[in-house]
Formats: sequence, structure tokens, C-alpha cells
Amino acid sequence: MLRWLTAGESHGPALVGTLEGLPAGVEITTSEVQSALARRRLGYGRGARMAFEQDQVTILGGVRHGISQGGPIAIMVGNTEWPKWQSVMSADPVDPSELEGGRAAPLTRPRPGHADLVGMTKYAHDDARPILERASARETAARVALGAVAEAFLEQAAGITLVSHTLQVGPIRVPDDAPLPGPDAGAVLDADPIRCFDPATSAAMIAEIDQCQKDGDTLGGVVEVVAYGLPVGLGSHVHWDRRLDAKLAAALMGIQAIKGVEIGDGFATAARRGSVAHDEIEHRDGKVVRRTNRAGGVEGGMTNGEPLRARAAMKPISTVPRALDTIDTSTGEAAKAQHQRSDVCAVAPAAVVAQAMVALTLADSILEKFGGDSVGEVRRNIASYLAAIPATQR
Ligand SMILES: Cc1cc2nc3c(=O)[nH]c(=O)nc-3n(C[C@H](O)[C@H](O)[C@H](O)COP(=O)(O)O)c2cc1C
Ligand SMILES: C=C(O[C@@H]1CC(C(=O)O)=C[C@@H](OP(=O)(O)O)[C@H]1O)C(=O)O
Repeated sequence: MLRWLTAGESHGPALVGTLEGLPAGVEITTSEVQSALARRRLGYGRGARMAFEQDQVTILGGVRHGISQGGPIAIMVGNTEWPKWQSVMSADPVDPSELEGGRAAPLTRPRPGHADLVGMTKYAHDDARPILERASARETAARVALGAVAEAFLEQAAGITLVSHTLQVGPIRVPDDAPLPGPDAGAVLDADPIRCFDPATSAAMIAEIDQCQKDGDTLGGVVEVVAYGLPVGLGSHVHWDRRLDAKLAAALMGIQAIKGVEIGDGFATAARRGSVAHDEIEHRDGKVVRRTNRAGGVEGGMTNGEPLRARAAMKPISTVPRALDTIDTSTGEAAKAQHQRSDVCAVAPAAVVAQAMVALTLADSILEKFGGDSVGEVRRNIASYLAAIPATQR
């Protein structure tokens, strides 16, 4: 079993991610984690903060000389903006005279679409700051750091490769018949400003983001994660909480601003007739294959050997520059929502975060099915299972 936790605030000194249950022998370096984090910072439409802040990666435990040791892995992602926020966010009590520029004044105009108002009510704060600091998607940096470790494990133990791409920004969508990015498309996707595999659609998405920014508005969209090389039989049909599709849905829905998840063609399948909704099975070149992959590689909550496709729908960024109506909680009067700076569109980084969440979920499923305290043991267990199932389905 693989478990993971994160801690830290958006403007605190650092975020920390912990990964427990990873076998020994996974090759992983600080620079690989750093590269994954660099991908998460990209994406046309990101706000000012991305331009000046750096992610400082320190592996605090669980890895020695570039190899996982079998114990919990802890990774710290330092916020280089911390010195500016030290007095506002200090863990220890501060002298009020140290709080410059009124930055620590309570935030009492909760932003619609954020956790602000319900969080203040539930946690008994008269200030939105403690809520927004933890609700912020800055936290996803810690998940992406852990996801990079999970991805290294998947590749080294099982030859599994993941890619993530942008399917939709606002109303602009990749055509249904556009090719799916293959297992080696990672570098091409990283080079596109919006992580879109279809160049014409990418250009249209960028134009949409430019127009939206001019209008003082924000955008959401849809991302897709594709996993190649999965063995048949991860997850199970026998119980709801053992279904891989259920676990993927929870992992993806757990990302800030994700409001819908699809496995394979998802909602589009609901509009089809059964005769054109499923994937007919045939023998081809000595293998059992599905003629199509509308199911996205999962049947009965189990991987079926086809590429896994999981999609997530992101709502538009909640901090709208043309500020939305709210109330001031200190007076009860009508007000405009707090706004300083924000992303216009964060769909491309959301794809990278979704990839991390899928990687962590698949790594957990591999360990659930095959077990193993070292990468070598996991590999042997997978090989022994594959040797026992029909050769046509390996
Ligand atoms: C990668 C990423 C970046 C985000 N950047 C912003 C941002 O700059 N401004 C903002 O208001 N919301 C941003 N969000 C979304 C908010 O965190 C999210 O809307 C908020 O937590 C409320 O959504 P919820 O109801 O799903 O939690 C971002 C989300 C992700 C995944
Ligand atoms: C810092 C990151 O994302 C932040 C997520 C975020 C939010 O409200 O979710 C709001 C913005 O931060 P700020 O309010 O300080 O401008 C984003 O920059 C990051 O992804 O590293």
C-alpha cells in the first residue's frame, strides 16, 4: 500500500510531501523532481507569481545516493517568496509592529468559488487568510514532487509511461478524431505553451486566453492523462472501493477546481447506443485486443490492457479580475471580492497535477496487486503473473 500526505501553505516557508510504502531501489534524483515541478509552472495564462517564484526541491528522507531506501520519502518544496511573507505567515507569534503594509489585515471579502467563506465559518476564523493559504493550488507542487517519484517507480518496475495533455480550454476543444499523444510524446507536450497535442487547436486556445485576459475574465477546461504499458487486471470488480476507476475519480476530483472526471469517453458514451459505445474484442497479430478504446482501458473497474485514459474538467479560475460580488463579513455589507493577482487559465498545469495523481494511484494499484519491498521483487512478481495468464493477453 502506498500512502501520501502533504503539508504547507501557499505563502509559507515550504510545502512538504511524504510518500510511505515505496519499495527500495527506485532511482530518483532531485533534478528529476525539479523537472516535474518545472513542467507544473508552465502553461500559457499563468499569473505573475509563476514568473518570479522558484520551487526549491530538497529530498529530506528516504533516498540515498539517488536510490529509494524503502522508508518514507519526504520532499520539501521551498517557496522562494517566503522572505516577503515571513511576518504575515510566521508560525510563531509576531510583534504587530513587524507587520508591514497592512498585509496581515484580515481578509473579510470572501471570493466566490473559493473555500474562503465556508472555511471561515467552519473553522471559526474572522479572516480568509488561514483558509485561502491551504486551499490554494500551490499545494499541488508537493503532489507533483511525489508524483515524480511514483512515475519513476512505475517506469522502472513495470515499464509504464504516462503523458498528460490539454483537451479543452473554455469552449475551444481538440477535435474528437485528433491523434492521442503516444508514450514518447512527453517532450512535444512540454514544448507546447498549453500542453495541447494538436497545434492548430493550441493556437486557438492561446488566442482565447489572450481575449479572456483582455476582458478581465478567467477560463477552465479539460485535461487528459494517458498511461501506457499497464498490465491486465489492476483494480477489481469485486467491491466498490477496489475499482480502479473509482480510485482514479477520487484522486482527480481531489485536485483544486476539478469538477468532473471521465474515464475514457465518459459522458459522451452516455449519449451513444450500446452497439457503438463498447469496445469489441478480437484477435489481432496473436494478441487479444479491443477494436476501439472508448472505455479508456478500464472494464469492470480493472485495467484491460488498452491505454488508460482519464479526464478531468476544471472550472474557470475563481479569482476573477473583474471582481465578483460578495459581502464584507466584518460589516455584512455588499462588496467586491478580494483580488490582487491570479492565473487567467491554469489548465496546462492542472494536466501535470492530474498526471501526478494518476501516477500515485497506479503505483498504489501495482503494489496492491503485486507487492514487493524492492523494485526487483515487484518486477519478479509482475513477471510471474504475466507468465501465468494467456500469452495473448500479456
Ligand atoms: C494548477 C492550479 C492553479 C490554480 N491557480 C489559481 C489562481 O491563480 N487563482 C485562483 O483563484 N484559483 C486558482 N486555482 C483554483 C483554485 O485553487 C480553486 O478554484 C479553489 O481551490 C476553489 O476550488 P474548489 O471549490 O474546487 O476547491 C488553481 C488550480 C490549479 C489546479
Ligand atoms: C503559487 C501557485 O499557484 C497559485 C494558486 C492560487 C490559488 O488560489 O489556487 C493562486 C495564485 O497564487 P497567488 O494568490 O499568491 O497569486 C497562484 O499563483 C503555484 O501553482 O505554485
